[in-house]
Amino acid sequence: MPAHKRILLKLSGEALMGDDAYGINRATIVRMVREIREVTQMGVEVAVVIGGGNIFRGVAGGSVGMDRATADYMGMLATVMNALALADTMRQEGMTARVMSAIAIEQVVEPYVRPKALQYLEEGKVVIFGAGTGNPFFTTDTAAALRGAEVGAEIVLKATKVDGVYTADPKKDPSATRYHRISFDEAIAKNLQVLDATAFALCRDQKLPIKVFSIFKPGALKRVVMGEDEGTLVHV
Ligand SMILES: Nc1ncnc2c1ncn2[C@@H]1O[C@H](COP(=O)(O)OP(=O)(O)O)[C@@H](O)[C@H]1O
Ligand SMILES: O=c1ccn([C@@H]2O[C@H](COP(=O)(O)OP(=O)(O)O)[C@@H](O)[C@H]2O)c(=O)[nH]1
Repeated sequence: MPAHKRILLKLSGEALMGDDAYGINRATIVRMVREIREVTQMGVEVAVVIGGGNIFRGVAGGSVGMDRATADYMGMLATVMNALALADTMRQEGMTARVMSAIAIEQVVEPYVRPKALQYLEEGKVVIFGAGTGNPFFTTDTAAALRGAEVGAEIVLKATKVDGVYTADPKKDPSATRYHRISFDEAIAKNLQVLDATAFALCRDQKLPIKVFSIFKPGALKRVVMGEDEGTLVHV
């Protein structure tokens, strides 16, 4: 039996690159979609927020000196591209997905309308939220916390490049060790950087737990959904 009925899955945009320098790596996206399909087949309702770092960092050179808000809108559009790619890969893998955008681009994707999103989830469709929160100066982690709270997800699953929350950034400090679980207050007090502070605060206020795990580890998503020991749980 899955441990959760409805989840909000945050997928790192950057992880979609696989070993490429930027963009979407075909094999990587297919593998991720198959892992998501496995949990939907267990009856879990899945909402997804996807990042944009794989596309936007690829063109970020051109954004140097740009107005921050404008650059952020470019980042949000990048997440919409990833959302479309993800939904289409899901279609090819026999799933039904709907993309909803936080900024109006009606000819391309439908706008985010909360009751509609809830309806899709109840119907067993995967809902992919594009364009983050729709606001500059935010991140897709914050969008994951926000949409997770809005759709009543039981947990936010952050699938990222590291396999959990460490005592320090493991990329910089090889002696860092991984937490099994850590409270919001402790993670904020220790200024651990796996999730941004706004997302952390929102989840803490809404008592929405977060699980951080590796997007690269085969079967990790399923183990997380089954409530098995995987990654780090950030709890109230
Ligand atoms: N205490 C920590 N524990 C784990 N990872 C950390 C920590 N501090 C910083 N990081 C870094 O955070 C990164 C993951 O967060 P982020 O850049 O937001 O990824 P995403 O692309 O999934 O949004 C990791 O690559 C890791 O190097
Ligand atoms: O609510 C949001 C979400 C995203 N972004 C922009 O979109 C980019 C891509 O998102 P993010 O960096 O969170 O993606 P990831 O790190 O997961 O690839 C960010 O850098 C921001 O510029 C934004 O302005 N508001």
